[in-house]
Amino acid sequence: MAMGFCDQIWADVAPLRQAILAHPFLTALADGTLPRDSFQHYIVQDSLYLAEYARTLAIAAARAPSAAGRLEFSDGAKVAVQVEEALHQAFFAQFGVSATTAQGAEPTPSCLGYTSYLASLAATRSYEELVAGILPCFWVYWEVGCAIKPRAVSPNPYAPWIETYADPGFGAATDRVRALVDEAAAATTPAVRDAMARAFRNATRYEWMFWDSAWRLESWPV
Ligand SMILES: Cc1ncc(C[n+]2csc(CCO)c2C)c(N)n1
Repeated sequence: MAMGFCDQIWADVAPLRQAILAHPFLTALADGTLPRDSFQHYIVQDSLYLAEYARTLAIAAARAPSAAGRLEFSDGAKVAVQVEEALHQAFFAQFGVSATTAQGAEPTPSCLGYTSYLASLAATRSYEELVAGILPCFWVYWEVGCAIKPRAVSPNPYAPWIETYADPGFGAATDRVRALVDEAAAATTPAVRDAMARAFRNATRYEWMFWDSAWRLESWPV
């Protein structure tokens, strides 16, 4: 049988996935040597990311043609807010991020680029492109969680993060979103499928940039 659409776009971004798995932010996170300031930068930015990502998921839920899609994306929006509330609040306490720092933080160029890109798909592109842009957030984190877990030192200060994304329940959610993207691809034209592949690739690039920006402690140049 021919390769499914998601298998194809996943294979197309293999070099980006290799770059992600080899990124020093993630190798250091696994061996427990990630500098504290890089992780603080990451969790503060990720809180900002999650809030915007949840909004994008809610738009996908509103636009989904099937009940399965509406349920999956509205549930995803809820989980994104809950992850933000729970995992991040716990990390803020553990890593000494004050409420004032978290509340006053502004998104970096990479964070704002990623969330604005997803919002642009939601506002001006097809449902098909939107869900293709949403998928790397799930799938890349699932791959990273599974790859890091067996390599992680124990004890590791970042263990709850690794456990969250290597959790089989999270793998099952990734499978369901992937099935929705395959369904959308099967029902559309080759031109829209090309646009979906581009949205998927761009979002995967932003996933790499997000970790790289935390590693470099990115800020606005002016
Ligand atoms: C930059 C960035 N990309 C992906 C995730 C992972 N993630 C965030 S929300 C969500 C779906 C609903 O829980 C998933 C898988 C993250 N935390 N930060």
